[in-house]
Order: sequence, then structure tokens, then C-alpha cells
Amino acid sequence: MDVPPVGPVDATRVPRYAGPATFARLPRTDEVSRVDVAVLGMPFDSGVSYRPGARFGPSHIRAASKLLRPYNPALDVHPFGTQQVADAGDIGINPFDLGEAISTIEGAMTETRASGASVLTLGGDHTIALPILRSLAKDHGKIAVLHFDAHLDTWDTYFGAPYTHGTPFRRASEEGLLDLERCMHIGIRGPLYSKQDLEDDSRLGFTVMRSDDYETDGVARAVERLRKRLENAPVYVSVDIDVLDPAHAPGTGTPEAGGLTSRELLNTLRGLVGLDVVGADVVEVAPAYDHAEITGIAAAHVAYELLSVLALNRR
Ligand SMILES: N=C(N)NCCCC(=O)O
Ligand SMILES: [Zn+2]
Ligand SMILES: [Zn+2]
Repeated sequence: MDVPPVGPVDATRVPRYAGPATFARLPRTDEVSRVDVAVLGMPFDSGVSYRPGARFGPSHIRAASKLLRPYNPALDVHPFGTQQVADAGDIGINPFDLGEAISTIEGAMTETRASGASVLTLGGDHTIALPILRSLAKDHGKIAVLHFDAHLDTWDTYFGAPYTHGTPFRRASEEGLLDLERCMHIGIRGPLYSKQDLEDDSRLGFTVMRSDDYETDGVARAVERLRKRLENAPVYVSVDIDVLDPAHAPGTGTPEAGGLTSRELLNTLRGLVGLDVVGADVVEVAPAYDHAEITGIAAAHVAYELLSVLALNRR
């Protein structure tokens, strides 16, 4: 790297509560000559089945990211120091036309990646994972999805509608975008529509590490299982913030009791170092139901750990 990357604004010189409004106070993509990782906001929630509001997720996560510091001791890495991370802003997505929204998202994803940048997406509801996977599969072939969520999101339709936040991974599987031997959910819990949901899910390519499995097996076993499942494949990491217990993430649209702690989630993400992570998202942050930025802070830290993994993988 000839020119050193531009890092965050120095908090010892410009107070954190002063601008800029970018993720972690990083530069915008148009302020730097090279971008290794773009943080891209997708304010969109027309796919939700219950509480709306994830369209305000990107700005909430950015606001909650102001306190992040440059060095991550847990992974011994400077996530903004060894790669150029920059904020690509939000894309304008049609809230009234789902078909157009999905094609806008795929187009923006492909365009942002065109110069070789990896993309970390701030959602938005979980519908956005489908067009993101369509874009990634064009370059990487079949993708291994590591999906952190209380929900399977492999359901078929709601009100007959095929594109919703509860159905992206079923569509992705049907479209041949997924490596059916290498996808995994982490954090699944709560009531389903029927037992058949789990049978369909397995046929669509997923194995399940349940939220309850953390009680008996813990983080180390989770990391062992996911590494075995996802090695030697292009990995997409999708983090629905409702994978966390509502105590750790109240600000979300379809909360389920009995979830992961933020410590369990962050530690599990640290176990991804060395896997071929080709993209990631943090979705379903709905600030209207948040308190004291609890959910925003959790999401910002999830993004920070993902950026740390990308930084280490680049070495
Ligand atoms: N992807 C999220 N967060 N939720 C899906 C819930 C679908 C349902 O209402 O059953
Ligand atoms: Zn969910
Ligand atoms: Zn989800």
C-alpha cells in the first residue's frame, strides 16, 4: 500500500458528537482515491411482515458508531488502518415498488463492487439479502451463507407474495445462488408455522445452530461448527440483529425471546477470520423501538467485528 489509508476523524481533536455522519466517522467514498471496503446503506423496509421502521436503520447504526475506536484488541487489528474503509452513503430505493427496489439494490451492489471493493451493507429489512446474493453469485458462483437470525427466512410466501423479509434465502436457494452443502443459520429459536418449515429449510441447503445450543455448547463449539461447514467456499455473512435477545436488541421488527447475548455474537464473528468472506450485512435495525441506542450500538459493533475480519483476511 503506497499511500496510507485515511482513517476516522481523530476524536481527541474533533469531538465525537460533531460530524461527520459517516459510519465510524470514516471518509466518504468520494473523498478517497481507493476503497477496499465500502459501507453501503440500504434504507428499505417494504418487505416487513410486522413492525415497520428498518428503513431508518442505516442512519441509526451510523449515529451509534461514533464511539468506535481504531484498534480492536480482541483480534489485534486496526480495521481502518490496514485497508481503506469508506462510507458509500445510502442508495435511493423505491418504497412502493418491490420489484424495482430489488433490481435497484442488485445494481447498486454490482456498481459498488465494480472497482474491487468489498461491501458491508447496513439495512434495511432482510429482503435486501436476495438482490445482494444475486450480485455476488454472478462473480463468485454458488455462495455459502452464514445467517445469524432468530428466523429461518426460508419461508415461501406471505399473502402470496414471494419477496419479503421472511423469504430471501428460499428464493436464493431456488435460484441456484447458494452452495447447498455449505449454508448455516445461527441463533434460530421461537415458534414456527409448522414442523415442515425445518424440513424445507434443510432441503434448501441450511444446517442449524440454535440459540439454545449456545447454552450447552458455547461460542467455541459454534465457531468450530461454522468453520467446518463454510471452509473452502465464498462466504456471505448476513446478520439479522434479532439474532440477539430483545434485551440486547429491542429495536427490531420481529423480536423473539431467548436469543444470543451481544458478547456471544461478537465472539462468534471473531471466529470467521480466515474464511473467504465476500460480503456481509447487518439488517433489521428499527430505531423507533430502540432505547438508549442499545440496538444501534450492538449493530455498530457487529459491523466493526466484520470489518476487523476483512482487515485480517487481507493480510
Ligand atoms: N427476517 C425477519 N427479521 N423476520 C422474518 C419474520 C417473518 C414472519 O413474520 O414470520
Ligand atoms: Zn429475524
Ligand atoms: Zn431475518
